[in-house]
Amino acid sequence: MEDLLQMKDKNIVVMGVANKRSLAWGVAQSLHQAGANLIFTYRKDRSLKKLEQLLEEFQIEAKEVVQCDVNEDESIQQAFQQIGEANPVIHGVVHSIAFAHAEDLKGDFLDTSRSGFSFAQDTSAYSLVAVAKAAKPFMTEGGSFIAMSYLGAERVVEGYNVMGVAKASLEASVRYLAADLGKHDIRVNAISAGAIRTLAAKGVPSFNEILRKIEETSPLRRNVTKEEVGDMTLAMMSHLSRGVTGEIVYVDSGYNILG
Ligand SMILES: NC(=O)c1ccc[n+]([C@@H]2O[C@H](COP(=O)([O-])OP(=O)(O)OC[C@H]3O[C@@H](n4cnc5c(N)ncnc54)[C@H](O)[C@@H]3O)[C@@H](O)[C@H]2O)c1
Repeated sequence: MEDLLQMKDKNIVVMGVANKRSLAWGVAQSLHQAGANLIFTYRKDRSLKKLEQLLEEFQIEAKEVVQCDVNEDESIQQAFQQIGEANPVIHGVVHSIAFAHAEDLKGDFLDTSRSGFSFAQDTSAYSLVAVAKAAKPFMTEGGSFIAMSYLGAERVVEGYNVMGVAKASLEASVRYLAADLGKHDIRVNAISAGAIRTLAAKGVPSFNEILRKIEETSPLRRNVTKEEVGDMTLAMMSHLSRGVTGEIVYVDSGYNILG
């Protein structure tokens, strides 16, 4: 059969696997099935241990595993320098990273602190810009960036607060980066994923209520899985989506279309 995806032996950097529930792990599995070479970045040693266990359990060989803390420019620089030296061409980067302080997700958005606001922006939105800048020199054959967003970017979702504003900023950054990088044949898109129980989701106080509402009211009447997010990320990374950039693609059982 003709290779529609054209992902075989492409070097893809996957950022944000913390454990087997991580959306980034769903993405890694889809990319692996399509024959891509996987390069992982992790933040903490705890994540590295989990990642190594997962790679062994699923019999996936990583091409590279590199530490990267997106709050530090130096760490991002070092990580991509190391990745680029070992792999002269990077074809894609999956940014599956977000963080806000728990106290900024409780109570009213009105009470968000200046430091909490900027920390959420820095970690969850600016990091995409910094990563794109660091990866670009190695994306000499064109490529694709995918970030992970959520409906709270455009609607008020209870308990999402400061993270909703960071996701709005992330989605706008996707568009501005797409405009800058298109001339280098580099595409930038985001997946707006439905609610999925992960470590990061634990910080959202109303998460169970959100899951229940999607199951009851979304067009597909169910929640989505990390595998579904992984498969759409693969599609958006692949040759199939070569004409698409600056887009936010919903993988949410259609929940976003409801009035
Ligand atoms: N789970 C959901 O319901 C859902 C829905 C829509 C979008 N998302 C988004 O998906 C992405 C992945 O989250 P997840 O739900 O898989 O949770 P997760 O906790 O498994 O992943 C979050 C990752 O961010 C990483 N991270 C945080 N701060 C970092 C830093 N300073 N440097 C490097 N890495 C850092 C963590 O190490 C972790 O690997 C996030 O952008 C999240 O907002 C999640």
